[in-house]
Amino acid sequence: MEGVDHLAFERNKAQFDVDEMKIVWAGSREDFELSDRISRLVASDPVFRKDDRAALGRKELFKNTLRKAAHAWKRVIELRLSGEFSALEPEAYKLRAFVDQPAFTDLHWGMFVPAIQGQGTDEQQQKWLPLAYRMQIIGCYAQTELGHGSNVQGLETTATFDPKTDEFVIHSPTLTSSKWWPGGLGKVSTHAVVYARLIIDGQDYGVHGFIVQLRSLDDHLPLPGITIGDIGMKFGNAAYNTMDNGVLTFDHVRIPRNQMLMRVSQVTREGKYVHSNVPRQLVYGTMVYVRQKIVADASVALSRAVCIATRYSAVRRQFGSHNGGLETQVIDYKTQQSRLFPLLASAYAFRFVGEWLLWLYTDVTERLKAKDFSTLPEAHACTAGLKSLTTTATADGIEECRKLCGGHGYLCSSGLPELFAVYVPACTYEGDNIVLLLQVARHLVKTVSQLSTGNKPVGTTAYMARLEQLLQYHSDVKKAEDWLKPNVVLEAFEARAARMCVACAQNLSKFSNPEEGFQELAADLVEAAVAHCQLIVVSNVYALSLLHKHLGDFISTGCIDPKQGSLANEQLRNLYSQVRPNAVALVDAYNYTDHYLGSILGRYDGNVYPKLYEEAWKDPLNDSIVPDGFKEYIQPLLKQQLRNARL
Ligand SMILES: CCCCCCCCCCCCCCCC(=O)SCCNC(=O)CCNC(=O)[C@H](O)C(C)(C)COP(=O)(O)OP(=O)(O)OC[C@H]1O[C@@H](n2cnc3c(N)ncnc32)[C@H](O)[C@@H]1OP(=O)(O)O
Ligand SMILES: Cc1cc2nc3c(=O)[nH]c(=O)nc-3n(C[C@H](O)[C@H](O)[C@H](O)COP(=O)(O)OP(=O)(O)OC[C@H]3O[C@@H](n4cnc5c(N)ncnc54)[C@H](O)[C@@H]3O)c2cc1C
Repeated sequence: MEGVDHLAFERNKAQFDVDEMKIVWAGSREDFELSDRISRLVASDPVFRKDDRAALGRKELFKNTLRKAAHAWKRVIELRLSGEFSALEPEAYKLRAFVDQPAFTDLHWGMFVPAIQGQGTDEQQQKWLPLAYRMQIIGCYAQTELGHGSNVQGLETTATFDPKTDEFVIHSPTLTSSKWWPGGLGKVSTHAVVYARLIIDGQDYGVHGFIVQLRSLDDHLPLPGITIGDIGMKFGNAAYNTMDNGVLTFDHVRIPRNQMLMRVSQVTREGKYVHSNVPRQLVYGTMVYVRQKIVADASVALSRAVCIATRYSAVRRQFGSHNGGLETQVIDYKTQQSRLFPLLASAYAFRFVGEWLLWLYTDVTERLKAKDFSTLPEAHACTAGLKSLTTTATADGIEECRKLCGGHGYLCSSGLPELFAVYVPACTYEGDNIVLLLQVARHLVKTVSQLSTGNKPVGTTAYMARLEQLLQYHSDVKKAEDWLKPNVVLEAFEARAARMCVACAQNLSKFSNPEEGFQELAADLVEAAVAHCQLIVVSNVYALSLLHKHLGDFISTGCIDPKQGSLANEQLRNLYSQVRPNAVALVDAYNYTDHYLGSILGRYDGNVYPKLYEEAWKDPLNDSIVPDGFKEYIQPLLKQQLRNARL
């Protein structure tokens, strides 16, 4: 029934104030009001409609994306959402989020602009940023090649300095050096930050960033020497196919010398290479920025899936009817709770760790401005590790939510297949998740090895300073309630991470060649890195479900014994019972509109069945009662069977 809240009985069970929780989730009252206003604005604008997306072909889908991006930009300007012409302001960023359709603009604002901001000199910023802010040029981030993505130092594109003309010659010497994947490149970008090996006088100075114009600003045709196209359909139907991930090759394309991004190092008019007094790793700075953004976005994607699965689990009933009464809501099954509630807790935990990481990133940025580079390794390890941890858990979590919704979860109208397809590349882009965990492992091993030299570990590795104590530790949990004490949980996680790191460091020391040891022990190192990253995120339900999942680690490192493991599980069951009456209210606190959720199963009013039924009839296949192709392919078959039957 329209207008009836089928989930009201669930909402009445809540033991906390949902409106207050909405503010906690949003970050502040101001943020809540902004999100609320902008999500409604997007939901009520017909251009931002998205329920027809799954049925569109690639070309229509792409054109629809261009239309939405242009309309969003118009709205930003008309409503003066940002006060000035920049989509980096929170209002514009939220508008993009609620439009919920990946587009070239993500790479323009999310990577091209930050690359110039982070790696360009003041002069370069003054020249390029105003053009980019007004979108008079549209840029992308062209780093990955056909042959190399993870191994950035292995890129093959060259930028050779020509002292005669004071230019760089950008060239793709091999097929594998073709740029491959950059979003926005395929059909839209007029410019790119291209990563290429700097060659001066035959000497290779490694990978640097260059601003290269790709297309004419008049007719959008590629400039001479440039070949560009889209790399083709990707996983899922609509999903990430709204994006024109592209291929690009250069045939001796010339750019002025001042288009090399020169904040980190410079090439003079005479062709002299000069390295500034800043760490070379700043060339990787844009990736640190985007990884932090990706962590912040993980809680959004996971919370959407959890919201759908929680509401639907309260609506869906199977088995358990007595005397013709109602069947059991599937959310009341303990197995459903043990799969769903840890994800609900993870979404909240990721929301808070995202806030913390933003603080860390802001802090390191301020320090960099003041030429303090001391916290850069920690910022790199945290952004890389948490990007890996949260995107893996979110991608797995979305898929679990699909299964939690049974058969109907497999329908596009559940919103879950598309959410999964659009999200899952986050495990690969901006650094493959395993490659990133290996970066964390290097940081941890380095930290352990420096302990003997008296180096005091700081930031998220500070617990290593208590190594002796952590190596002696054995949990003193005696009853299930003991697991509710935050310190008890935290110490168990610290001891587990510390012991796994120390074990790796000890095993590494047995190798005469450390690099060989690192390769050999990579799988253990990745597990130690995961243990460390989980420690950063721990909080109650989330932590105990992790402890249960990784019980083997905790027992084998001697941090807890099997009895204490069972007590943790018992406590977890108690916590699930406490979450149960609050579950629907906890997902209401995300304050998502039905437009944004894009899911019939997750509708706010829980009116699932009539709407699912209605939606089915909208499928283009139901436009005609007898399908196209009947006469050619079905009728002859039927007639033939009839003939055979007569024989
Ligand atoms: C409206 C607006 C919308 C906006 C919306 C925003 C969202 C936006 C959506 C995006 C949507 C998807 C967009 C995908 C876009 C791509 O995917 S872009 C391509 C991303 N590519 C990658 O992430 C490649 C992954 N690979 C790497 O990062 C590096 O090559 C590796 C793996 C770190 C290896 O680096 P390496 O230099 O070969 O080797 P290594 O010896 O390990 O490192 C050297 C030193 O540098 C350090 N280091 C390495 N990396 C870093 C770093 N990043 N920082 C600092 N130090 C570092 C190491 O710790 C090491 O330090 P020391 O031990 O020597 O002290
Ligand atoms: C949707 C999408 C959008 C993208 N957008 C952009 C963009 O805008 N700009 C851009 O420049 N790039 C972009 N990329 C490229 C992306 O950054 C790379 O794909 C990513 O960094 C992974 O690199 P790769 O493809 O080379 O994977 P590979 O490194 O080839 O990974 C293959 C396998 O090898 C393993 N592996 C690799 N190295 C190691 C190692 N040292 N130790 C152990 N295992 C290892 C990996 O774990 C993985 O299992 C995008 C990619 C996708 C999917």
